[in-house]
Amino acid sequence: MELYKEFSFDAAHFLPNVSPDHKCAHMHGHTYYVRILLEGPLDPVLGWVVDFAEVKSAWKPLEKILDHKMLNDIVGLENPTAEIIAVWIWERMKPKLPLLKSIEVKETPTTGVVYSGK
Ligand SMILES: Nc1nc2c(c(=O)[nH]1)N=C([C@H](O)[C@H](O)COP(=O)(O)OP(=O)(O)OP(=O)(O)O)CN2
Ligand SMILES: [Zn+2]
Repeated sequence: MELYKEFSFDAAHFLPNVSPDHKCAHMHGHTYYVRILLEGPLDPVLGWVVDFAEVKSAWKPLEKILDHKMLNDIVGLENPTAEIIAVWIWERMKPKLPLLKSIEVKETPTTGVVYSGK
């Protein structure tokens, strides 16, 4: 069984390694959308894989670091592409959620990435 919980955060960023004429070389902001997907067996007594509240508890400290921040100032996010943000979230959530299957990060309604730990 797969289960997911979705979150969002607002942050500013720019991409330091693109050419100066790329639009993302300039500081701008996104409402980032994050989907945390887990996969595991259904507990026959509880009737769930993991309590959604457990997923929320694992996410909240990361939201505190990311929300309303300049992402480039955060250690590990000096080049905050959606890909690097997804890996950054994965590395911090996997130890807390062993059943984690993927992290999806969307920068806009039409652009995003999915990282599955490899
Ligand atoms: N592979 C990636 N490509 C781009 C990333 C990224 O993280 N990974 N990031 C950006 C910029 O952050 C940009 O703000 C978002 O890009 P884009 O989808 O082009 O945004 P728009 O809303 O301007 O898209 P339109 O559909 O063209 O309006 C760029 N690329
Ligand atoms: Zn951007």
